[in-house]
Amino acid sequence: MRRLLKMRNVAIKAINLTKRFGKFVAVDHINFEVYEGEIFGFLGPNGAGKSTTIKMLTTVLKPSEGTATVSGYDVIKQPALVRQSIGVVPQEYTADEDLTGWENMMMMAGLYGIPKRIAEERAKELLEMVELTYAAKRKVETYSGGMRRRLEIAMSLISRPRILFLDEPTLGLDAQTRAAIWQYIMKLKEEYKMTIFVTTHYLEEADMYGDRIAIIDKGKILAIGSPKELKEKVGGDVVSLQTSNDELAIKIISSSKDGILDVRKASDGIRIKVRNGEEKAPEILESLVKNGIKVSRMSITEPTMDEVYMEFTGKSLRDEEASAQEMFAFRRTMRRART
Ligand SMILES: Nc1ncnc2c1ncn2[C@@H]1O[C@H](COP(=O)(O)OP(=O)(O)OP(=O)(O)O)[C@@H](O)[C@H]1O
Repeated sequence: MRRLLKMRNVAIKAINLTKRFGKFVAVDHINFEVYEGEIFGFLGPNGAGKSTTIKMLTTVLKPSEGTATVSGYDVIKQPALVRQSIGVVPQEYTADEDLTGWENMMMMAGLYGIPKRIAEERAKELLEMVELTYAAKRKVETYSGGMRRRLEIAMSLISRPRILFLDEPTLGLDAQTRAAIWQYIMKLKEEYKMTIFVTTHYLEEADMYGDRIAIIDKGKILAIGSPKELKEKVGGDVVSLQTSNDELAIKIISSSKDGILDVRKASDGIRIKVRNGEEKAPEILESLVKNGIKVSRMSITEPTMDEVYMEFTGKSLRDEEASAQEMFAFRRTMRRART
């Protein structure tokens, strides 16, 4: 019997998609496909080119080179058709603060020319979905950051799009609200079979919720795959050490090639990739102690998303770093919202 190969329909396809601002290349000839019904996570630090990519895919910015198709429509040649088939939640707040949640929903429906009766039905259902029915009659200026995001997700769905773009939907929100936002996103995928393109710089969010992830840095895609595939590519365990003399320790460890895949100086010590951590760690410790080096901390970990990120970008997207950037981006978002 012939086995049927499950063909996956492509919802978004980027073909050498490029954006230059003057001489600066913000997005550099990227290629990828997003399949129908999946959550595709676009993971990278601030300034990597994530927003610029979303803006090109949603026809806000025109590519300098290359193109993309969304729902089968070309973003350059058929921008109106692209716009009709998508919902967008940009990084900047879009809801009108002086209007109530309900009025914002109606305003959005008006932009799409949706008849009043249908708009009201949908608005009611969507506000219920994001658990904002109780606040529908309140002005948005009284909403918390999480409530605003939920409202904007509901607003982006009023036209019943098949594809939803979310640019850092959890930026600046506390952990609990971030988890709640992801529950809605998962619901859209599971109950409405929507395709979701979402950018984030939170490794753990990409890991937990992304069906597939693209790692982007300095405008280039460095890796694409499911979190599991990316972790398998990295392979091996990681032994992390803090010692009294990192430079000498690196020399000693590097000279013993057996079972050691890589040795690097990390921001907080030494990072050694080995085939089998539990076997190799005691040997490493012994060779260092023999050479008079004190080891103050040692840990063995299986590859995490952070390791994956480190492997492909050569640097760590650490929490402190991310939160400093996040505050910066959040303040910028607030500033944009006020203007
Ligand atoms: N209109 C513009 N003019 C000039 N440079 C720009 C413009 N928009 C973005 N850039 C630059 O392009 C690069 C990518 O920016 P982009 O906003 O796409 O990054 P990002 O990954 O989305 O990060 P963030 O989350 O901070 O927005 C940055 O270096 C940014 O300064």
